[in-house]
Amino acid sequence: MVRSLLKKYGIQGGSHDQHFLVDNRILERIIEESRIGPEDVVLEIGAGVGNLTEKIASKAKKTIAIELDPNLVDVLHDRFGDHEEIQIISGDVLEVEFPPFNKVVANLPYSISSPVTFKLLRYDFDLGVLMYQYEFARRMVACTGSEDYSRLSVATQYYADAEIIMKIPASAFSPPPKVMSAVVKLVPRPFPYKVVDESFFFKFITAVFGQRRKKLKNSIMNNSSKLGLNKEDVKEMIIQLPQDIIDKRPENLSPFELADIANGLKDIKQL
Ligand SMILES: C[S@@+](CC[C@H](N)C(=O)[O-])C[C@H]1O[C@@H](n2cnc3c(N)ncnc32)[C@H](O)[C@@H]1O
Repeated sequence: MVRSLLKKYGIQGGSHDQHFLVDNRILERIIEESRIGPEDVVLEIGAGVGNLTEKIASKAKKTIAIELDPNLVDVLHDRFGDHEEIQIISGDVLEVEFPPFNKVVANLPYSISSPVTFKLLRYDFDLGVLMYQYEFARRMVACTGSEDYSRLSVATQYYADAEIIMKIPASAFSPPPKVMSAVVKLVPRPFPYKVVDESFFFKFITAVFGQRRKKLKNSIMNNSSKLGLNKEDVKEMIIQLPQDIIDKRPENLSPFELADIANGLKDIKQL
């Protein structure tokens, strides 16, 4: 099936993160987990030869398939050019404006996992079923205090509930990648805690997780200029923050506690 499509169009993959999902059972499970119904408008990123696209389109009201590689865009037009319910967008996912959609289902290009995920999370949608490199997926869903807990965990969980629903071996792809993969289910929801200044919060998370083994108060001091704080004032500011929190390492602080400190710093900054 998928292998014969690759053969028919002479597609070998390898460049542009091209690892095509050839295991039909996994394609079917992704579709099942996406619970696509006749009202759904589904965005697919990196449609490749359309192996997932055709399964999505058989259930959805509309499918929007984005693909960067012009050879693969030609394949998609050849296969689906006369399907009105499939919109093919030729271009870089990081550059194109997404038309409205309510679900996103994709085997993502792994090298742009982070920017593409955070671009997506700024759109309004109900459900994402997305394939990532396994290690990246583990960091997205990691809990406070775990080895994988990172800036990515806090940022992902700021926007959505995230869960690994499948672990996929390299043998499911052609050509096989060098890494294991995982499918993550993302359910966007309102922010679960108050953040006074989103852009300052993300700057703060990036700075303190850059020094995840240092006590928070020390990484705030070390990063004062990056955070736009006057170094001279930082010592004084630190005294006003909850000591039980700033004495811990960032890796042991929940997103809520980190937001609390970012809000505190922002308040002090504005005094
Ligand atoms: C992992 S493959 C998935 C292909 C296919 N959907 C599948 O499941 O077999 C990733 C796809 O993303 C495409 N791609 C890579 N970078 C891209 C980008 N910046 N924008 C859009 N598509 C991209 C690649 O050409 C490739 O078709």
